[in-house]
Amino acid sequence: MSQGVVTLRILERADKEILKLSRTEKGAIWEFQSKFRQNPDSPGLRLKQLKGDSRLWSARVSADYRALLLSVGDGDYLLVSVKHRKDVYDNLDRYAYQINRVTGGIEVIDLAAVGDSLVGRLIPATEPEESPEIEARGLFARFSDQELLDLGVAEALLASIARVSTEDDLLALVECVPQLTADVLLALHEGKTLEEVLEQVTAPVASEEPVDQEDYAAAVLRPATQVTTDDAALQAILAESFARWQVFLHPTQRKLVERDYTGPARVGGGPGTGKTIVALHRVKHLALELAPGNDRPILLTTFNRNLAADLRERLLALGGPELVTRVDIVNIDKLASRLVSEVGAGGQRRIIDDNRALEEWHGLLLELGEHRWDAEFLAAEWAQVILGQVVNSRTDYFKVRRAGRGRALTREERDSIWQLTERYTKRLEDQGVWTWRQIAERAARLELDRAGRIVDAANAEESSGSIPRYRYQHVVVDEAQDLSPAHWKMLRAMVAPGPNDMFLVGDTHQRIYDNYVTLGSLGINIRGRSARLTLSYRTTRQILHAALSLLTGTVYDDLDGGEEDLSGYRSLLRGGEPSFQGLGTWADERKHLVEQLRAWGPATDGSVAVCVPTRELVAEVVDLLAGAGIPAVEIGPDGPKSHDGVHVGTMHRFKGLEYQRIALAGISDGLVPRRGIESYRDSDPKRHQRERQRERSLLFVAATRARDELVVTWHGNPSPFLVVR
Ligand SMILES: Nc1ncnc2c1ncn2[C@@H]1O[C@H](COP(=O)(O)OP(=O)(O)OP(=O)(O)O)[C@@H](O)[C@H]1O
Repeated sequence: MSQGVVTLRILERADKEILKLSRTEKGAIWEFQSKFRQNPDSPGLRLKQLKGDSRLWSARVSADYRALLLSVGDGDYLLVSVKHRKDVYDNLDRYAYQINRVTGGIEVIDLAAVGDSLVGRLIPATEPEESPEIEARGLFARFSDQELLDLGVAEALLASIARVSTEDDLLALVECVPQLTADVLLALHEGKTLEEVLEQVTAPVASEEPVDQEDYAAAVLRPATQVTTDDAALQAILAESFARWQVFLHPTQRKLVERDYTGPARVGGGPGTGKTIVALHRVKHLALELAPGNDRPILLTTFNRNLAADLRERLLALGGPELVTRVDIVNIDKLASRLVSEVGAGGQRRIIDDNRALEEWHGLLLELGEHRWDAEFLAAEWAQVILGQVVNSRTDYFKVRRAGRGRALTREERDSIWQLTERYTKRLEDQGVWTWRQIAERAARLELDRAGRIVDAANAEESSGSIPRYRYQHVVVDEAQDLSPAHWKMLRAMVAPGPNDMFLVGDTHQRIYDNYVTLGSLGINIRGRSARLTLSYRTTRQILHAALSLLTGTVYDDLDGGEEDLSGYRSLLRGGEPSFQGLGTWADERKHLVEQLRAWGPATDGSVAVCVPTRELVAEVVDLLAGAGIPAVEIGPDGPKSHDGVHVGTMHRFKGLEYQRIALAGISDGLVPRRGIESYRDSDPKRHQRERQRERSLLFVAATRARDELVVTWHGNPSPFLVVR
């Protein structure tokens, strides 16, 4: 074999084994792989084909360890396992490898591990069949082999699956089988029908082209074969400096990342399904196609400031400084304010937050003795309709669609609101202040003007040198559900419509800023380019089910005038049931909280958080914990002020974060949803419903931040969103 042309990739299952080895052993694997790439035939490596098998080879890693390799082509190997030498040779039949006929991905199964996992209850396929009686009692007896195979179950496991008779058997089995087999079996066990499993679990990972089960060279390149792709990834694995998401994408994730889209594309999906991960990989994928340069032709944006900082860190981890230098990473409001200051608009105006803006509305109405409208209504109307949709004139305001805004307004009412907003903006101007919404609106207008100039110039056939370019070649948006129409107008005008122009990820079930949009009407046509992720990588099945029950009976949109649900949303992780407990008073609940945190042990690594509904409660909990000797850190607009200690914040602050353990406290009637919204029940039922939905989404976001443990408490009556258990 010629030197230097050998490829060695690591199959995801081997990586899991390698992670468990000691540092010395990992070091030995590092040495091994670099020698192997140089010359696999070097005598020290003792590369040999395993007896009776054409594709499996073994090679020496160290005195005690052997690598098990699958040859997928000339000079192309997959590392499928690293084993103690005695385990490699004692029973060659223990390894079954195959190209999955549905996904076209390579699967390697250690049948002995499958047997061991069930403490002798399961036996490898090679051993004699047990009596048909036992089989008939199996959890999956009602499905034929063919049905299971059509769902993508690995053929080598059929005999073992037939013997699974209890849930414990199943849970042990799924630990050591290929991911798709685990996913299918768990879904069937949960009671999904064959059709549902086919649609929700199998179809998204099925190969788009016919699968040749003998063609390993083609199989290794399919998304369903989860492997490291390059040396850097391999090196990172061995140095333990990587996170799994950087290397192994789920086949559905990878398809979405690498697809060529003819226009804007959107990826939805429940919490923790890897939407952010997909957005990051998409940025990397797009960057690889860029012509060399020092500019930043890709925009990566999101709603919150702290999440933009987080995206930067993760993109750095994924692609290093070379990647980050080609990408403009900025939260949407900052981006807008940058455009506005570029042209000196706004002068020295200070930015005020929504609370202060509301106070100003109260002040204005008081001064004018105006009672027809309440301040909250006007604040929202101005922010969402007038600024949100970039309404420039009274005439336009008469015409504008007020989608999702509650009761209809007459022409006369609109006239009066328009006049009030004019006075209001004057009031802010006199004080030298403005809001983020105003900045977004101004930025959208500036950017639309600029895009208009490009079109005009092109029509006049001016030389390309004088035509201002679009700012970006690609725009990637995370947390898309929270952007306002003005934001979308700005973004649309920043990138030329065309292939791969915009890639949006978000989940409308997590919308917490009351911005409703129909992307199609904003020039962002995602029809036919919308997909959904459904497998959660974050939460356990138990937490996921509890969180889903919070959404019972509600309907959500798909950002484009249609509806979206979370069907098929699931997890392969398992843990304890979340706990729900009502206490008599807030004092009792506080005591309970301290006890719970003590029981969880010292949280010096920022893995524990407390989430409460109001800012006042945040301050109280921080004091409470300090008094109890538990270090506590508040989560501010830029994220937790320090890493150590228990993080404490309102539900809004938890967007995009995740913790190992979370206590949701104060989830009482009157607090979640806030009592204040009750006044709209009769006066403006649509508004009431929208506010309720937003509060429900907040609770949903908070509950889905927990990876392993979730504790929910309240005092008095529980929140009506908590289905009584
Ligand atoms: N392919 C993967 N391999 C390993 N871990 C993954 C993978 N994809 C996602 N994860 C992990 O799952 C968790 C959730 O991912 P991510 O934050 O991208 O989800 P999300 O859909 O954006 O969630 P949310 O909507 O709740 O913000 C993260 O810890 C991430 O590292």
